[in-house]
Formats: sequence, C-alpha cells, structure tokens
Amino acid sequence: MEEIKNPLLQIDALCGGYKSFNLQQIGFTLDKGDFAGIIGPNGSGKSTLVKMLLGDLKRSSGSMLLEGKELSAMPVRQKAQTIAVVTQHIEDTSMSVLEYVLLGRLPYRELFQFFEKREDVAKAEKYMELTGILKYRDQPLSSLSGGERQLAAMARALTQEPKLLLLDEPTSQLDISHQVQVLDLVRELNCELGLTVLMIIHDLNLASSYCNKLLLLNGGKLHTQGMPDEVLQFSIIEEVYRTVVVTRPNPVTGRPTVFLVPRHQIEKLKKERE
Ligand SMILES: Nc1ncnc2c1ncn2[C@@H]1O[C@H](COP(=O)(O)OP(=O)(O)OP(=O)(O)O)[C@@H](O)[C@H]1O
Repeated sequence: MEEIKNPLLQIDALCGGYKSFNLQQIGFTLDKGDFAGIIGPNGSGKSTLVKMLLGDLKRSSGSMLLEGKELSAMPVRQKAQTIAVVTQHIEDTSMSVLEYVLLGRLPYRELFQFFEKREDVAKAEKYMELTGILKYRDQPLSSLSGGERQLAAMARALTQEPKLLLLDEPTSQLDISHQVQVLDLVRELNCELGLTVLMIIHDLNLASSYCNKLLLLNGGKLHTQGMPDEVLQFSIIEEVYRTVVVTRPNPVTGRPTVFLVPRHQIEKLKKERE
C-alpha cells in the first residue's frame, strides 16, 4: 500500500540570495512529521535557504507553500505560531532564563495582555525541564555557557509549540552527551507530537542517525535529496566535499556512517578500492 503523504512545506524553483551568491532552483517537500537535515559544505547556501524560509531574505523567484498557503502572504503572528527557529547566535541578555524562554509565547499574547498567563509559565517550565535547564530558571541568560544558552534557545523555540522547527546547527556548541540529549528530545517531539523538523547540521553522522530525509546543497544548488542511504554515498560525499571518505553502516542503527580518511592513509584505501 502506498504511504499517504501530508505535505507541510512545499518549496519549488526557489532562487535568490546575495550579489555574489544565489540559490538556484531549489525544490523539495517536507511532509508532516519529517525530520529533515540540510547538509553541505561551508558556503553552500544552507543558512541562505533558512533565511529565505523565515522571510529574512527576499527570494527572486519560486514559491514557498506552508500547508498550501504562500509563506510570504501569511500574517506575521500566524507565521510566528507556526514556525520556530533556533539559530547559532543567541542573545547575550541579562534577562532571566525563564523570561527568555517565555518569549516563545509572545505570538500567542492577546491584545492588551501585558503579563504571561500561568499556562504560559507552565509550558516554559515544561520545556526547560525537558532541555535540562530548569535549574537555571532565575539566572541571567548571560551567566550560562554557550552550550547551555543553546539549550535555552531550544526551550524557547519548543515553548512556541510550532508546527515547523527550523534549527541552524543546534548542536554546534554541545558536547557529545548534550548533542544526543538535544537530538533525542527533538526526535521524541517529532515522533510523539508530529513536529516537523528542518535542521542545518554539519555532522553527517548525526544527520544520518536522526534524519529521515537529507537535502545536500552544493554551490547554491540542491545536489541530491533523499533518505540518508541515498545521499550519504561515498562518491557523492567525495564529489561535493572534495575529500576522501569511506561509508559503512552503523552497526546499531544500520544507517550510513561516514569515516574521514587522512591523506597519509589514502594510498592504502586506493589499493582496497582497486
Ligand atoms: N549577508 C551576506 N551578504 C553577502 N553574501 C553573503 C551574506 N551571507 C552569506 N553570504 C554568502 O552566501 C554564500 C552562502 O552562505 P551561507 O551562509 O548560506 O552558507 P552555509 O552553507 O550556511 O555555510 P556554513 O556552513 O559556512 O555556515 C557564501 O558564499 C557567503 O559568503
């Protein structure tokens, strides 16, 4: 029986960017419940694509539909309730962690509502607990480490209870245990609540372990898209990243794992490939 698809985000022939760099004819669909990863070398256009989805950067052509409606025509408040984003650059503010996380509830405030409701605080505390930062509730955000701030930003985005969660390198400053903790949490929300996730991630092995769909960008173009084992093939990675790699299935998950090959070992690999 064919799987029933339920598209949340449909991107078609998307073009645009900066004077010296353009996204070219980007097209992909995210179905509800997808956990998709945007991968690609430095400067390939990953952040440019996310900025365009957020409306921070104008496209020159193409369409972006969210639940069938053009994103740019969506009222700001509705967009803010639907899409949440965690970027790498997190404010260095003296507001408390709770106050910061509560910003996620702003799109839900009613006119003339000056204070958050008790249910908003309960939601903020729930996601602070889940991200492991509830213990810093009343501390200034600026007193947290870079990784802890990243967790606070994640709690703020989840407090927004969006349909689409955009993550720009959510694990870049986290140690391996926090990387797994955060991605496990995102996966739980993805599986249990059907939250659709689109995440920029450099670590190909984390991308492989968590994502069901990968979008590989190269020079502003979508080079390959598909399931991890369709995208993370050594010939594709070598062409796009211009470095020698070996791929093997992860012994536990069966998903492809990418191993780097240092230059002094390349001769050995060449012989094996002969
Ligand atoms: N504000 C800007 N003005 C002009 N050019 C920019 C701007 N931001 C990015 N670019 C250029 O656009 C190209 C793509 O950048 P982008 O940040 O989208 O890449 P990326 O894939 O996210 O890279 P990285 O992995 O290094 O974060 C780069 O060549 C970059 O120099």
